[in-house]
Amino acid sequence: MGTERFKVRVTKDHLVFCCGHFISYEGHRCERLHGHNYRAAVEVEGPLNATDFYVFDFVALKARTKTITDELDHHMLLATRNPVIRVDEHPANVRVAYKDREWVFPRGDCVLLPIENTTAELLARYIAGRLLDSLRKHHAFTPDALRVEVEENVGQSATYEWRPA
Ligand SMILES: Nc1nc2c(c(=O)[nH]1)N=C([C@H](O)[C@H](O)COP(=O)(O)OP(=O)(O)OP(=O)(O)O)CN2
Repeated sequence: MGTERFKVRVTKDHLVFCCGHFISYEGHRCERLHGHNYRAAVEVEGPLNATDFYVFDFVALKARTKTITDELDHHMLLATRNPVIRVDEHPANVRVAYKDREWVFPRGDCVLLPIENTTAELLARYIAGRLLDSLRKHHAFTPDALRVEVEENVGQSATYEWRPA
């Protein structure tokens, strides 16, 4: 008798989030500001629920993920923990500086993320953390594994996987 494992995965057009960003790279360099139509894909693993015979309802998984990607959609994404790009939040705007380059964005156009860099990897981990909290809070559900893939564009993505300790 083998072991069984089930997983469900959602990735839909409404999980696309269109954002501005730039990252630091090679430790000390900084990209020019540009944007992506990011697409999130989410996968959860677990046993079948005894009453509904699914791991987790697709509909609820899409809705919980969309709440998070909608917060990011049409915003400038800024990493607040970057070692070389400085982000200063003010009531009306956010001032960003890298060496002699400076950007000023209206506060409402930005999402400040407690991460080191707005790479697809760290965006995937951020979304996964938010989603795990949401699944636990609203559905009392902790999956055996949670994977979030963030695609920057077709053929270019990063995936973060979480499993309970
Ligand atoms: N592992 C990662 N590598 C890179 C990331 C990342 O998030 N994870 N991000 C970038 C840049 O932010 C950039 O957006 C991607 O750069 P690039 O592939 O050069 O840009 P394009 O989307 O225009 O791709 P083309 O294939 O050149 O059309 C870099 N690396």
